[in-house]
Amino acid sequence: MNNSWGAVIVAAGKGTRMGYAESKQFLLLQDKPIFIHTLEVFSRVSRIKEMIVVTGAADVKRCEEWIHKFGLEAQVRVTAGGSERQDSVYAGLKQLTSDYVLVHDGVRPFVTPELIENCMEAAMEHGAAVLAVPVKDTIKQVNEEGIIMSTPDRRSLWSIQTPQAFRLSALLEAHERAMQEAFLGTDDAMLIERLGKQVKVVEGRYTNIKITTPDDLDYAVFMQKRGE
Ligand SMILES: Nc1ccn([C@@H]2O[C@H](COP(=O)(O)OP(=O)(O)OP(=O)(O)O)[C@@H](O)[C@H]2O)c(=O)n1
Ligand SMILES: C[C@](O)(CO)[C@H](O)COP(=O)(O)O
Repeated sequence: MNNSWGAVIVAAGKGTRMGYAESKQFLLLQDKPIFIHTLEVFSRVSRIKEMIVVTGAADVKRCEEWIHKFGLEAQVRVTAGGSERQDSVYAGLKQLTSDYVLVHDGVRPFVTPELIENCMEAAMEHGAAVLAVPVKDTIKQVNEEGIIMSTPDRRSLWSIQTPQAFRLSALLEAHERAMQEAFLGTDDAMLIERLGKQVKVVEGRYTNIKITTPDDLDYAVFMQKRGE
């Protein structure tokens, strides 16, 4: 069995929760758009041979220009995504020829080569793997009236991050099944789980945040200054 690796970096979201006119993946952290910081981390993992950035159809050209400006054009191709994250991931998967794939949010720039490698190793051992961190808060299930229904045991709760790593053929099949059955997941592992397959959890870092709201951006600026 061959072990070649590709990566899909999704960056086609609208950033509604950020509330800016500009999509958050294009916001500058120091001198670079957030998605370029992310690509630079992935470009340091030598086993990844092909990378696809998925962006909005109207943003393909400027995305390519940024990639060129930062000298990543030999490693990275750009394609257009869809209206849901899942559609964007699928659009990226179809461009790959590798045996394995890492799927990562373009707006998680504080991932590290070491975390990516850990996820890759676990996927090669278990078939599928995701980065995650144990939840720090007590989590409650709350009904529509705002009343607590239950308190799950925190020891079994993990906050799931990206990258998420899979055999490319398995993830393509899972996406196609989800599409046929009109199932929309919030991550890729869900699509594999619903086919009864196992996904290994690999401990990530709390700093591997997804930049989602303006306070995340403040934290990102702080982390950049700290040299993360
Ligand atoms: N149709 C979509 C939606 C999301 N994403 C990407 O998926 C990642 C995680 O999504 P999220 O943080 O939800 O991004 P947005 O969809 O941009 O944010 P929001 O939900 O606030 O609009 C981001 O890198 C985003 O660009 C994507 O490629 N295609
Ligand atoms: C894939 C993900 O980043 C894992 O935490 C997350 O599920 C994406 O969700 P969102 O609704 O696109 O923020």
